[in-house]
Amino acid sequence: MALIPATILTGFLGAGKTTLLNRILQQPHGYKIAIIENEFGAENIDNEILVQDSTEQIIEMNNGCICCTVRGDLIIALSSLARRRDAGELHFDHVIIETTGMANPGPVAQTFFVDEEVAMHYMLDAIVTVVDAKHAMQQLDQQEEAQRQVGFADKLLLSKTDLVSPAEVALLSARLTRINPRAAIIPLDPVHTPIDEILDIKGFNLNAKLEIDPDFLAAEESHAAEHADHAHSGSDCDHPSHQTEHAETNHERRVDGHHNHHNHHHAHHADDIAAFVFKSERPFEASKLEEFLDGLIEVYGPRLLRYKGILFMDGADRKVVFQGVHQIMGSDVGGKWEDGEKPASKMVFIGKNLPKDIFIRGLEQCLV
Ligand SMILES: Nc1nc2c(ncn2[C@@H]2O[C@H](COP(=O)(O)OP(=O)(O)OP(=O)(O)O)[C@@H](O)[C@H]2O)c(=O)[nH]1
Repeated sequence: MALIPATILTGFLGAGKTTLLNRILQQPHGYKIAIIENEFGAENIDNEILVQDSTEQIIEMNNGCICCTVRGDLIIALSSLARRRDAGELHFDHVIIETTGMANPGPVAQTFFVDEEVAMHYMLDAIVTVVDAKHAMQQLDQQEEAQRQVGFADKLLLSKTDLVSPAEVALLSARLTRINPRAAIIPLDPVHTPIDEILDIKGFNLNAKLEIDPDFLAAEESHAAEHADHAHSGSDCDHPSHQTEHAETNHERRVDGHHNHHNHHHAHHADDIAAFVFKSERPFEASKLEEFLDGLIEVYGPRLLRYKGILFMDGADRKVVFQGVHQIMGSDVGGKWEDGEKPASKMVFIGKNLPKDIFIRGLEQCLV
């Protein structure tokens, strides 16, 4: 039987998740959606709002936050929904899990890959994050969870744009893109919510699609050019497990000291969670790359939120696609390089305080 697509809907406290779900439930979009709510407190107002449409099924989880204490409950909720669907008691073709405002989406996402019964019935479609255009700047400054929710996202939906100026939206969007250049940013229309922006995004598919914000790419490239003259050799060994946190911090500091990065970052809000891209037109040597990536994920997995790459491998006429969440990585052989398409690798890494130089130098050493 086909796997049921599941969407994780996240967003900081008060971002507008319930408002959005409520609108989705009232729209005649033809999807039958089961909603899993994760709210604190016995009195659940959200639930009362949501039970307006009898075609949707709602399961509520009251025993705390999904991210740390009740992943087990999420497994139970998902498994029970699937069993009741198989038995013909429930009819739905999509699940949306609304997390609490403080939830870390990572463990929620990992549930779909780690738990066998969940993986047998569901495929994680995407993580969609609602961002409050009025309050996000402050939340991102003060709360790592807010940054994390942005970093994990496949799509960012801006709420409350009616309360701010276009210039504020532009400033926020630029910051969101620096944290996560993979996720498209869509302002929410207060009346009509395009369901296609939320369901069937295929964010976790091993497909040969890796869209990265063009402004982000341009900024990365000019940055790289700016510093090309100042390149210096690193340690002899670039295997990540041979690098220490200490060495890495010193290295970053050295770069900052030389080029006055520090001020540059501050002008931009120095978010701990950020992204970078690796690109090359030279092919990778498979065994070297595999060993390096395994090492990277072993060492930096806990700090890596999302990563994805489309790879040009030496001697292969097909693309290799990989993607992952924390330590869980999947890869597959994709389609052939199209006629007229120049084979090239492109990867994006989103994580917390990642040592970009170690990643880039290490990847460069895996090239043929
Ligand atoms: N002006 C404006 N207000 C909004 C918009 N979206 C949501 N709100 C308001 O923001 C408040 C919080 O919205 P909710 O939908 O409850 O937010 P939530 O993310 O579910 O909140 P928690 O579950 O507490 O994390 C409510 O008063 C909404 O009416 C919007 O686009 N514009």
